[in-house]
Amino acid sequence: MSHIIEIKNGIAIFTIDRPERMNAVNDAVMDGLAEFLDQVEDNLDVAYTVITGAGNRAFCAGGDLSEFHSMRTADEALPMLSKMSGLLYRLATLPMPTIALVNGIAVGGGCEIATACDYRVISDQANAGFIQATLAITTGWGGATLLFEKHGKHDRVFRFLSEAEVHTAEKLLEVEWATEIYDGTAEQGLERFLSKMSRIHPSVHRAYKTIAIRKWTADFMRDRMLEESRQCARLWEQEAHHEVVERFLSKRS
Ligand SMILES: CC[C@@H](C(=O)O)C(=O)SCCNC(=O)CCNC(=O)[C@H](O)C(C)(C)COP(=O)(O)OP(=O)(O)OC[C@H]1O[C@@H](n2cnc3c(N)ncnc32)[C@H](O)[C@@H]1OP(=O)(O)O
Repeated sequence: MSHIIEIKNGIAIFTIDRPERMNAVNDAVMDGLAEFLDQVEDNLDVAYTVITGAGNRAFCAGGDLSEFHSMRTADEALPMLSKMSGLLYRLATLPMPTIALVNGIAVGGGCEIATACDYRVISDQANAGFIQATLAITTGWGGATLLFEKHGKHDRVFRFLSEAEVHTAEKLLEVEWATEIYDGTAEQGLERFLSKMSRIHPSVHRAYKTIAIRKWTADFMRDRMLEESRQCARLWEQEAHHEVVERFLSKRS
């Protein structure tokens, strides 16, 4: 199984369930996310949406390099990249608050998924980084657009993307990418976070979310995310990218 969907007590949870692959996203996970979004988008009983990863090692290690490496050209990579950026736009613009419960390492596209959410509640053991540049590509799922849109300070966002480092939870809080750090289990972290949010009626959260979405619509965020996918696709077909991925895959057990 690639994912788990659970909708209970007003909380909809999508869990990427590939712990043996550090919860890397493959086509089945994307289809699962589409199914999840279909279920929650118009569901007025859902007060909060949560995205997380199975196990305690990884939130998500980005795209599944072994599955996606067969895509050699820009034309081959673009459908996958634009499919996921479309899904992340839908995730970002869900009408209720969305929470990335970052239970372990998040790299590459894993950070893009987390950035698409309104909040990032992260384990004190987690690390995260936009490492795409080390693979000689840029973010392909719209994550840079989301970062520039949500995380203001221009030079800080640039460094985050261009230096492509993996940061500790403390550092992620300091640069204001993480909303809150938890210790203990992910369930405890989520419960603590939601206990504050749930003092407010869900309709108020939805109303504030509408204001954010209105801005993103006016700013053509969907189009900019798609353009980001196209830009990544152009880099994808270069030999520099294929060489790094081949090096990673040749190390596998
Ligand atoms: C493609 C979309 C693009 C975007 O648009 O953003 C991206 O997402 S680019 C980024 C792609 N992701 C990566 O480059 C990360 C690759 N993974 C790692 O660097 C490391 O696995 C880790 C995340 C730092 C964790 O390291 P470690 O704790 O040492 O675990 P292992 O490396 O041993 O991983 C266990 C197991 O999982 C496999 N794995 C991990 N990540 C991926 C992945 N992204 N795709 C496919 N498989 C992955 C890894 O190969 C190991 O497998 P086995 O050796 O068979 O056990």
